[in-house]
Amino acid sequence: MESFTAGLISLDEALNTMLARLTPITQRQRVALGAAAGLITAIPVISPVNVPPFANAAMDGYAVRIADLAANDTLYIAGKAFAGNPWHGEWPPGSCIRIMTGAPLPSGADAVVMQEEVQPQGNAVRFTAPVKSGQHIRLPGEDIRLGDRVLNSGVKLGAAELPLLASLGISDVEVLRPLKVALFSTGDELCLPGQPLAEGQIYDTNRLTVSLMLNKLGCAVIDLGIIRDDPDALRNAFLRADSEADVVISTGGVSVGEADYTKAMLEELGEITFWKLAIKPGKPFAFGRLQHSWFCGLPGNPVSAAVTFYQLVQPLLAKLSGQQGAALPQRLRVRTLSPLKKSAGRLDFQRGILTRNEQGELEVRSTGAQGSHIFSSFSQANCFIVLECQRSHVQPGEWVEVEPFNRLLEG
Ligand SMILES: Nc1nc2c(c(=O)[nH]1)N[C@H]1C(S)=C(S)[C@@H](COP(=O)(O)OP(=O)(O)OC[C@H]3O[C@@H](n4cnc5c(N)ncnc54)[C@H](O)[C@@H]3O)O[C@H]1N2
Ligand code: MOO
Repeated sequence: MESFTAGLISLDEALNTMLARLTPITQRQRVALGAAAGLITAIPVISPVNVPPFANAAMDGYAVRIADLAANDTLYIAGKAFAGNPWHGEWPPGSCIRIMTGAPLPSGADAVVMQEEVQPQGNAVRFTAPVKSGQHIRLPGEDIRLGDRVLNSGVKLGAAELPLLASLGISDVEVLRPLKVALFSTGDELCLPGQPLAEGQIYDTNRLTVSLMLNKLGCAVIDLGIIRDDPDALRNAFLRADSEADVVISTGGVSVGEADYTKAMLEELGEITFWKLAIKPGKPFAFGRLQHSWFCGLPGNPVSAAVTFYQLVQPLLAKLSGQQGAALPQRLRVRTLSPLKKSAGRLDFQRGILTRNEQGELEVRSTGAQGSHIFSSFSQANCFIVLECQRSHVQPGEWVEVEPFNRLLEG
């Protein structure tokens, strides 16, 4: 009899094989900044302006000329400059200009003195602290210079990047078009939430898991619903998905049961690059090529579907979308508070809760039962506890590696 772990490929081998085959999409489009979150820059963005565009005050206080102060430590106030309302009047010797943060610096000013460092004397102020030339002045182009490359191509746009473009007066950006991802669940047992369950039925969890994560990744989702365990229905779903999408994702039917048609259909309509990984959960993950699209077959068990999407489909979509330098998963070594059951042969992604103890040390505990059908183990977790293939049971107090969940699994 074939061993349960014979012929399984490692997660790293699967990722390397998959990523080596993909070529990022190249079609571009121009979108308004407000619609660009999650999309990828198609070309570098060059600044059309200096930021700040003009010299201005970094503090509320007084703009001064050092020469005036050398002659007298008390200067009368000749005018006022506000942000958005500069001072353009005459600036006589022996005077200063009242100035607010962000106001353009009056011509000839050498420094700004913050108001906490002066003594008001009617319509004059006495300068009590030493003043250095250039102090509290924000220079034009100090942040960004006209012509600077502010973003490379291949950058995912988010709340850190888009406001930067807005600050340059840019209103739209050239991006790679979003990936189109078709999705369906398979199984006669699946029922839509809100409908009564017939005998032997369960609610479809996986389609929601996957479509939520796809939305977070900025993909355009083509949801084909639940497909029955029927080869013709499955063939039609595959053909339609392949004609519309860059990537087709199914869940269920990739194992060895008598109604597990997904893999057979992929063999008929395309080619399988690999199937069966040495990871737990997620062993029967399948990757391959259809006529026009890439295919990922996620296992049906809800935790297996979520874990394989996170660990395999997420990097696949990042590469295909044209994103460069996507953040690698962070792994930390911490002590476990819980015993962890583990059988050798597969890399385990157990679900854990990472916390900091009173001594400030990070520690992790298990969310409890770890079966691939126990989705509550996922919803309570904030990290994966990653246990290497060869490792066996782990005792409380032992060191383990954890991978905190990224924003894909946040609310
Ligand atoms: N003889 C063997 N049996 C199984 C093996 C094996 O190697 N030899 N592998 C097991 C592992 S590991 C997994 S994971 C599952 C994967 O099976 P499939 O991908 O074929 O998925 P199904 O059989 O369709 O379903 C498995 C399980 O998940 C439930 N399910 C399916 N889709 C959904 C959904 N959309 N939402 C919620 N739950 C879903 C389904 O009812 C089953 O309980 O195979 C093992 N068996
Ligand atoms: O590979 Mo399965 O996903 O362990 O339950």
